[in-house]
Amino acid sequence: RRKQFPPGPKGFPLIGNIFDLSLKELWLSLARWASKYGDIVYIHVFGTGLVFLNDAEAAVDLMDRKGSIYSDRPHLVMAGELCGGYNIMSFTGYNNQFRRQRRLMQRALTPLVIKNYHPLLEMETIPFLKRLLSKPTSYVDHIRRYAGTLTLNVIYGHQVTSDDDRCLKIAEACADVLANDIAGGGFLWLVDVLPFLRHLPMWVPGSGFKHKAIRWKAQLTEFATVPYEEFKEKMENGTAKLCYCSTLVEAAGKSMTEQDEFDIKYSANTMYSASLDTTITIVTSFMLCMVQNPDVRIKAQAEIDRVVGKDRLPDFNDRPSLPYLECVLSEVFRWTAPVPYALPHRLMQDDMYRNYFIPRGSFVFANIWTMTRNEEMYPNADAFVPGRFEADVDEEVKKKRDPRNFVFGFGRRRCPGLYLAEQSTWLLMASMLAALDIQKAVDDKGKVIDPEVRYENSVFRMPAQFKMDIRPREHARKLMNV
Ligand code: HEM
Repeated sequence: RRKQFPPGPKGFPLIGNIFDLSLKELWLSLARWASKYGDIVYIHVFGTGLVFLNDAEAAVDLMDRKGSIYSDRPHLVMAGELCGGYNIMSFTGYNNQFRRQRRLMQRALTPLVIKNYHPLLEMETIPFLKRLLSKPTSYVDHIRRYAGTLTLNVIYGHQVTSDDDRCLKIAEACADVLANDIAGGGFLWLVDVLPFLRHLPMWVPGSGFKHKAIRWKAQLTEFATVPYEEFKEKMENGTAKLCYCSTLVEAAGKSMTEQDEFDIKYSANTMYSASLDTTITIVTSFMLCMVQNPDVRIKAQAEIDRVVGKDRLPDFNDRPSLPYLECVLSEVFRWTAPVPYALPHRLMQDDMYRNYFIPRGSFVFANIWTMTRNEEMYPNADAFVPGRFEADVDEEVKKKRDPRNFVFGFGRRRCPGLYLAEQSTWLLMASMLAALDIQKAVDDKGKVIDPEVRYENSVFRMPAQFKMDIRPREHARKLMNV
């Protein structure tokens, strides 16, 4: 009996659907395929299957319930093997190293442990707001700096005090290499398609990628080593602060092995790389939503002013008393869908699902974009409407439509940073609303400028630089000392 693949657009012989895969806003093509072919779509590129799971039920059935065979990552020769990316957990296959590091992260990033980091999160807020006001057009740089300083603090207990901070400079340079050089073309290099090229001698024309890989690998190693060594020194002389690394080193105690140390060092390093672009994406999207929906901003500000007052910025104790802000946060996660088709999971053995055959080695994607645009669950899904989460619905519906179920991925590869991301996003949103008016810019002639919305990144749904007006709210000037 012929095995039947899930439906999908027809490709060319041998090369398959390579021309159907644009690097720009691929999620829009995926949504069209979902409405034409249904919940599971299959295409192939050079014989490797790409499977898109368009509804949450299919994603849970496969990635969660059959997690033992759906949790590998694609083998990336350039990014993983040659550049040393395999030490970064997001690239690691489903092996013992992955399982060990994942356990560490889960232990140190529970909601309870993250409570300990609240003072660190709160400490970074005012400096961020001040930087934003000092040069609003560089808002992406300020968010990157905020995410970088926060992460160095939470992970290594490293406090950034100047723009010339060595750890920050190394980390920023490395994050740039990862995002723009190594992953610039969607992670795929010629050597990934023709793996024998990895054996090309260094002197042969065309081996330029190997020279680059050596350089980038050295940079990635420095990035993992410098902040960790600094942390260790502080640990030895008793000046280390409470942070991710200190929590784990103390838990390991005197019996810490070389392997334990390797795992702590590289899981810490992974967190830095994983948090940067996601934070930039969610915060810039929030700003865009505020510019485009002033009624939402005004309503959220009124709630904050009523509950928190005007003499201080909100803190985590205020969270239960700010229900509308909670709806805004949920809607920002849903509307943004920061990583619209998550990261690929590699299927480790042939599988059958809903009578379809899914071959071993396929790259399986949770199509988060279509899940967040499900019209039954979210009527008028393209619109930004926090009020949709205010409606009184029973607990089961409430749980089912919580976008946190989708936007952090599925199964054993689900984002381990979700509680940290969720809480730091809440705090930043609350503080920005309390202290700033973010609205449409006005040109020299007094004409209101509608922001031009473009998406250029292939992995993150990150709005490209757009125009807006950011200014302090009058009462917040003295809180920020501006
Ligand atoms: C708005 C913020 C964030 C969003 C939307 C987000 C979303 C995601 C998604 C969709 C994945 C892929 C899951 C999958 O393969 O099924 C992922 C992976 C990951 N995320 Fe996040 N993330 C965010 C912030 C963070 C932060 C702050 C950290 C670190 C502290 C983090 C650490 C990671 C790691 C380490 C992985 C790889 C997990 C693995 O391969 O097993 N993320 N994230």
